[in-house]
Amino acid sequence: MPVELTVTGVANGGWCVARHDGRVVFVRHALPGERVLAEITEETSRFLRADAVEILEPSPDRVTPPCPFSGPGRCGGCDWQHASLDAQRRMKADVVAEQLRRLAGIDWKVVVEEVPGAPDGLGWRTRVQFAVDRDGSAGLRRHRSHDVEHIDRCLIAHPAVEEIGAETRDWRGAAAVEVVAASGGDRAVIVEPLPHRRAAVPDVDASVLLDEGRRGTRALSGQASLVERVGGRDFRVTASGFWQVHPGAAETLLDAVLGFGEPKEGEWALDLYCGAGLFAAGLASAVGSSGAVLGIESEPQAVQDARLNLRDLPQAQVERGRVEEALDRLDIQTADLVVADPPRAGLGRPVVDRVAGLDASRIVYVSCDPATLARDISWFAGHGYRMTALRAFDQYPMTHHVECVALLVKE
Ligand SMILES: C[S@@+](CC[C@H](N)C(=O)[O-])C[C@H]1O[C@@H](n2cnc3c(N)ncnc32)[C@H](O)[C@@H]1O
Repeated sequence: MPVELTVTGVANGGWCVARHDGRVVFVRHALPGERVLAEITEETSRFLRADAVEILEPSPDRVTPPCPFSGPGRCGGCDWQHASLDAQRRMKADVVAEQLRRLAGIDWKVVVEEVPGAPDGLGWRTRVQFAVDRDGSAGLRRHRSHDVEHIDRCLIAHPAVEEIGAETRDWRGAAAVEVVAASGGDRAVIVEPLPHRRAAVPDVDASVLLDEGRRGTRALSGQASLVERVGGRDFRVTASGFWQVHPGAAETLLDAVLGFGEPKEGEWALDLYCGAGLFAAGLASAVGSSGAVLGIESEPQAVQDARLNLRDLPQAQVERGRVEEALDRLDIQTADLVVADPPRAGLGRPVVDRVAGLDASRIVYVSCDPATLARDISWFAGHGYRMTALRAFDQYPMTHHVECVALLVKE
């Protein structure tokens, strides 16, 4: 039985907020200011989750979703197809501001900036993971479900991903398929076979890799790595490894990191969670041969990539390890500048305490989760670091995700 809700605001994770019978309702497919009829999809003692199924009073920010596969019970890949791009950015700004206020006690006017390369918010995703059904057809997962939504194309996927036509191929024997398109023009298809099954190798205009679980990926045809181009520099990136998925993101983030960090000739800088060495390369060029940069990264393939990508910059070194242990193992006691770009879980208390102890004058924190960013900023504040600048980027249009770069300065 649908319930009537008045939607009051937006919450982290692609949800709007309403109240029903004294409980908070996290509601999808709605917008702040709307009155909607909603189906309850989950109930706990503290809150409800719901899908808006009928809009009684629409917001002026509502648009017809460009994608026909979005909506209640359908594809879970996007959260905000029904909102104008401007409204999506305002909602993301509200979420970042709310996390900073609630978790770090900071009042900040947040502006979410467009990332060049996808003016309509479509056609940007250069890495798409498709789930494969029992009958071998690929689609995308429904929201909070293992069910597969069959689609004929994904509108947020980059055209070079869509050219592979993953949605119409026969993937019998596979559990999942990932298609990656690099800015250098290379493409890869990574096939994850079902347990004890042989997945068919598709005839595609791309490298084909087999995902061998903990043993990593193995190239069945073509190259196992791709070339990404940023500001005239080529980066080799293992196809299954981390690289920003929006074509304008790597350059935008590199500019933001260098703009905030202002690395100077002769300085000693750390690039924590360095991936294939994107920020380390920019830092190394700036500190020059009289300075030094150390990248720390846990994924062996990414470490190999980063070492290769930085081979013309001998002032940059890369160490393999988890940041949690590597700083101690390498006896790192100081730094002039620290750049940290951790996964969604953020740095966590022990790493915050350890990094703060290096006494760097600037810490540039790159984050894809405003909640863990705000939490870590509050811990840094306990060590005398204050956030003095923040940029937020709409790096994942149509979804709730937002990328932030924060500058923390030692008081
Ligand atoms: C968000 S990515 C950032 C990569 C790089 N800065 C870039 O922009 O391309 C995070 C990276 O941290 C690595 N990583 C995850 N956990 C780690 C840990 N505990 N210690 C070191 N690296 C880790 C991942 O393998 C990944 O390459």
